[in-house]
Amino acid sequence: MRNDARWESSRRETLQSRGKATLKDVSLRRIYGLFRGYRWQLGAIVGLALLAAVMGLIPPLVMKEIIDKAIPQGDKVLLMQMIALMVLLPLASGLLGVWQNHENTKVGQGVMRDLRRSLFRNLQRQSMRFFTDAKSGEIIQRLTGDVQAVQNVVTTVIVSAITQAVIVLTTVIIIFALDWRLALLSTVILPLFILPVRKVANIRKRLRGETQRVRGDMSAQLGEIFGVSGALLTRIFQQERQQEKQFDELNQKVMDLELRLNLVGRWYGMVLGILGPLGTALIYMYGGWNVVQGTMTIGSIVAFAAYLGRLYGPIGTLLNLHVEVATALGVFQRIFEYEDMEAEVADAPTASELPAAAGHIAFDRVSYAYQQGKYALQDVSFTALPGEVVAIVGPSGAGKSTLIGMLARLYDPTEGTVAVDGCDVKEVTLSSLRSQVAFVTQESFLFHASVRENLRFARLDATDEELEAACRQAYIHDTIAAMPYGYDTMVGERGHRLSGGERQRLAIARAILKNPRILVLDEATSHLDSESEAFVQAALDKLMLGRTTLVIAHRLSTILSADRIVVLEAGQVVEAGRHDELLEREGLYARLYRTQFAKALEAI
Ligand SMILES: Nc1ncnc2c1ncn2[C@@H]1O[C@H](COP(=O)(O)OP(=O)(O)OP(=O)(O)O)[C@@H](O)[C@H]1O
Repeated sequence: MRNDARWESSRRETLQSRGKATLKDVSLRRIYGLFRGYRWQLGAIVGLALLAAVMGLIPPLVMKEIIDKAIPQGDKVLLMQMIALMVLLPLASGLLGVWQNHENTKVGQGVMRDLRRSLFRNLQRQSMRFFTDAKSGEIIQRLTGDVQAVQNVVTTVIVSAITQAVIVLTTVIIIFALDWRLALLSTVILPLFILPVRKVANIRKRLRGETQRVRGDMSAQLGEIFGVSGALLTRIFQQERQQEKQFDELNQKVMDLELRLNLVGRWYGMVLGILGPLGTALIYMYGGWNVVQGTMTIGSIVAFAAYLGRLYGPIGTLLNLHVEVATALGVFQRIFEYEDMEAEVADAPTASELPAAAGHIAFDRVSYAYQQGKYALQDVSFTALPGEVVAIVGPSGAGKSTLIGMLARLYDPTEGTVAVDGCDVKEVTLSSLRSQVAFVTQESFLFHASVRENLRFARLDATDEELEAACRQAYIHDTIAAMPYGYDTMVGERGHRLSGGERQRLAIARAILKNPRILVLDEATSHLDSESEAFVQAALDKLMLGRTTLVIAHRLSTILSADRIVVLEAGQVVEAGRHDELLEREGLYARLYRTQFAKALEAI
């Protein structure tokens, strides 16, 4: 119970902190809107449904002919004709059914593909803020699990609605034409069908929404636990048991909810199942009475009873569809929530292309708050001239990562401006800005793909020669060449088959391939062995040549050679200048220098 509450509250927090996950519209209209692009297929389905419905009307009439005419009149030819119809009609309607089913599936799967695509696109537009707040497992669950959960509705609802409505309509017409008294009698029980629908729909909607939420929590938990970092943490702190317990609780909850959902559906199905025969009994009672009186033929009653199946069955299905849609509304709500999410960072409508930059960077009174009122950066101003190296130093949590992220608009300032060559970065297109900025961060992520593909991520059209040249410059070519399959060697999800230093040099090779005017570095705090460190440093020195560089400095050599050092504390610039000047001031920099960089100093 405690764990449930924990997951639930963290989920709520996630949504709240994201803030932008506002839901605009979860109406049936919007759901039907998903089918807008499939008008032709839907038209074909309606045509086929009409044809099938008309054909479905014939068998009871055939029976009526056999019972009331062919047999009493001894008309063998008519009998054989009717028998032939009895055999051929199902064949024809079977073929139509296959065709219609194919069209249905095409529409249904198409709608699901569109939904996944639109969610994927919107997720790609989101700023980093969204991803730092969300759990990756939950994102995957919405994109795959939730879309899958509405599959039934999407693939069958529209088609069933059309087919069943056509069947009901044609049947109503024919039964009134056959005998209006019997027809009226058969509609007496219809209100009994409708009564439970609303209640069942509401219960199922609530249960379905809850199930998907628990499934989302489960995916989020699995994503964390079985991610490399989570798995490592679990083992080191021996929390396997505890995690198993948490998982069991969620797992059990999914089972219980699914059982309840199923049971409600079954009860409802049973009620519908009882009502059908009730109607038929009424017809036989009243009809039978009339046959005894000689005012009705037996064939009429048999045909009528057969039509009732075509009336009650489809009405039950139509009502059930309503329940299905209502059930799925909870899931649609979760899907649309992601579809409607506004991107925090996006191209302005008037955004222009940033021309090839010289690399002049200016932060002007920049502030940023992750949460309202809690500033991670406040009033930060500094400049970097083209080709300069500006080192950012400061204690942990001072806002260094937030600051460098602003340059590529990973975050937009809450106040103030960041400008490249005098252009406010908010006024240029994201693509033209980001193509001129490269990041080399502490954690160099590698996809589970070959070394070559990982390198090409920086520039898809890079030739093999260019890849190799970049790797030579980054001092990583020899290591790659010595791997079992050279550049085609697969690296793990996080490149765990490569050492920290090797991963960093691959990241540097990527930056070289991108060849940006502006470079953003977050130097690794973890100590590489001195040989690896020397390689990384040499590779970085080459990379920085001739580019404007903003670097979160952890190395002595970087701060000593920096053109300017910006010292951050609690989100504010407390000092700025060159190493010697700052040291003389005996302020925060001098203190940091002695504590953070002292070891490196001793080593010199
Ligand atoms: N996604 C986030 N949501 C809320 N607060 C955040 C988020 N990311 C960072 N912060 C807060 O913003 C402040 C600055 O964080 P930032 O990561 O920029 O500091 P830093 O100087 O890079 O720290 P470190 O050197 O430890 O990496 C910190 O107080 C941190 O707790």
